[in-house]
Amino acid sequence: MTARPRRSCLYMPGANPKALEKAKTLAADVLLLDLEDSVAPDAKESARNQVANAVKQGGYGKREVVVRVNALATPWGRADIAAIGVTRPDGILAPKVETATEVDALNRAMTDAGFSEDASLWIMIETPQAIFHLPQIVAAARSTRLQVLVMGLNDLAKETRMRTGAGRAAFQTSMSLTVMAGRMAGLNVIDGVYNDIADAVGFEAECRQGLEFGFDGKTLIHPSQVEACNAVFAPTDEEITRARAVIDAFASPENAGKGVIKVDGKMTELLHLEQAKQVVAVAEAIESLRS
Ligand SMILES: CC(C)(COP(=O)(O)OP(=O)(O)OC[C@H]1O[C@@H](n2cnc3c(N)ncnc32)[C@H](O)[C@@H]1OP(=O)(O)O)[C@@H](O)C(=O)NCCC(=O)NCCSC(=O)C[C@H](O)C(=O)O
Ligand SMILES: [Mg+2]
Repeated sequence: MTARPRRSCLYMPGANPKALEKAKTLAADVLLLDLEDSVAPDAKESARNQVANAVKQGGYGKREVVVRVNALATPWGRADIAAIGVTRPDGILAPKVETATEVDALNRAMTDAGFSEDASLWIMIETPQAIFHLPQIVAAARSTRLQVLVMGLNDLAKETRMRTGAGRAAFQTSMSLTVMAGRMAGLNVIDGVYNDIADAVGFEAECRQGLEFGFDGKTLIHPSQVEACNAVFAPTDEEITRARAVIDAFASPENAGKGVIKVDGKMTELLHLEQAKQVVAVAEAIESLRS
């Protein structure tokens, strides 16, 4: 798994110049410039031009800039990818991907459009078909730029008629399967959005639930959600201190060659060492975003 922080991934409508400008001042790790569901059909072409200009102009600092294009099956998808490629964003996010064949097609379209070698492909998991095809979809990561899975729970609710009740009970199977599939292929996995902007308490609880499920971060819809999300998905000071203690303990000469030791009274194995290294890598990557 990459240590690039992807805690807070803020969507903004590509047709909203104020939001595209405001994003330059926000502490989101990732900006998702949207050409899909937040843009009305009549505004698709002007939003595409606006987003292409914004990406070309830059000014987003160390934030990762990812453009959510329309699906390839729509009248706009291919033209979106073609227009965005030359502006060199960090990646694209493709909605409603359901098969490994679509991942291959998106990858080819990115190459044809002149995306840089290291530009990443993010895809949305938001239909029942996608959930049942997860193993094949993530296997496509071996031969493509696929790096990130993003949950789309509004669409999944629409497709399945599941209801967003307390604790997201109906969605938990899909959330878990998506995290597990992502981990199988070494991908980042990002949780869905919380629609009730005014409910800060419910939002933070949902961030914590996402963290417990194993997500690397959460997709957001409003600037007011960024700070709490960053805090929840960052390792705590206690976790960083513990991780450093584990790394130091395994590095000390008296523990050379050992597979299991005691650190602060707790059984600690090499698997904990790997986790500790990941915690420190993420903490350092977050720190480097600040400098
Ligand atoms: C929901 C909103 C339309 C509300 O906008 P607004 O009424 O303008 O909010 P505020 O007045 O509170 O805004 C305060 C300032 O912040 C800026 N702003 C607001 N939202 C954003 C944003 N997302 N990014 C950047 N900046 C933002 C406003 O311009 C104000 O600026 P200023 O006046 O200079 O202080 C709006 O929040 C919004 O459009 N949100 C994003 C909607 C979106 O992108 N939806 C699509 C993605 S979600 C999705 O599709 C889920 C998935 O696919 C699934 O299936 O689940
Ligand atoms: Mg959606």
